[in-house]
Amino acid sequence: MNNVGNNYFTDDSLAIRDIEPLMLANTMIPSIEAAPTQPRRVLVVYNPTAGRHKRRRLIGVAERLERLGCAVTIQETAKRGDAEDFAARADTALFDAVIAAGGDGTVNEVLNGLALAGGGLALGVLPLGTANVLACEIGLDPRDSEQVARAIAFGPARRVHLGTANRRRFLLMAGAGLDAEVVAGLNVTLKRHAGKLAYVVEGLKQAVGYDFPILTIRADGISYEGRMVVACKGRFYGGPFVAAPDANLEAPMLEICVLPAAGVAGMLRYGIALPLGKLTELPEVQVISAKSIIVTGPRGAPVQGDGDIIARLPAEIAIADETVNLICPEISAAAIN
Ligand SMILES: Nc1ncnc2c1ncn2[C@@H]1O[C@H](COP(=O)(O)OP(=O)(O)OP(=O)(O)O)[C@@H](O)[C@H]1O
Repeated sequence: MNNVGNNYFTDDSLAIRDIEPLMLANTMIPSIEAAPTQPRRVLVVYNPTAGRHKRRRLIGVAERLERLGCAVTIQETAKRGDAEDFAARADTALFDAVIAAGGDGTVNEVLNGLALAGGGLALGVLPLGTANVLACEIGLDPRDSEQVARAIAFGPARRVHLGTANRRRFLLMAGAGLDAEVVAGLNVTLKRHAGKLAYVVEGLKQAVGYDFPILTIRADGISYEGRMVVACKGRFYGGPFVAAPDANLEAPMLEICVLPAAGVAGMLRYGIALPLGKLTELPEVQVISAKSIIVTGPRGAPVQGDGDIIARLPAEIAIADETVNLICPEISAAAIN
């Protein structure tokens, strides 16, 4: 399958390198909130379309992992859905963790695969994407390959609660309204060339032609109305911007931001408040804590989750039954609380 001129990569079947054969899976699963005593055995699921020119960074981290004593296998995706499939089929007797090497969309696929498989393996991230919101959330610097490798090899795994949007799971956030329309309309080629700027271009384009339909959000028997809604599991949004200061990956709770303004002026107002960390301080913005909401609006309108379209309206966005053990760098104990 892969042809990158190095020996980490597998063929379609999982050909495993350097695995300690007699080690039982559950003896190696890191205990929650504790670092493992042995370097992890990791399946790295690599999305070659994430970010720009990131293969060198992947190899750099893989080499460091080997130096730290990790058994490393890399599986490269060929299409959307592969990452989920690889994670779902990862052998718990051979690996301790599945590492999503890509952006937040790749993380989303991997966690859906792990949840499908019923747990047992920890989730790690090797951030190679465009926005890398999860990396911001847990205090991982995508450019610091040494920190990334150390976290994957020895970082503590923390039990985080997932969200669902019409049964599809997400880790960071799910939203409807303009942001989901922007994700749905994003020009993938432009994103590959221009990175985050592609979101700005698409956002302006959409805001001009969009009719900002009213969305109704029902939470705990109360109805709210807005033009955009984002249900946050994590604090960050769109990169290093804090949208929901009270959100916590480890809490079984969603922080729901309801944005009522319509039109380009309203979106510019929110677009300026977000990087200043002031979005939830705007007087018209409502923030609700809830375990579950129902969002209604134009039937079939997109719902984004972790930066990809994962559902359509009407949607139930809720805390999932499952949790996942998320590998974090040491500093994230403070960062994600
Ligand atoms: N081999 C592949 N070919 C095409 N698409 C893929 C492939 N592997 C994964 N994908 C899809 O690529 C999409 C984008 O990936 P991802 O979100 O990881 O990168 P990104 O968009 O650059 O990063 P971020 O979400 O952090 O901005 C995901 O929806 C994923 O399903």
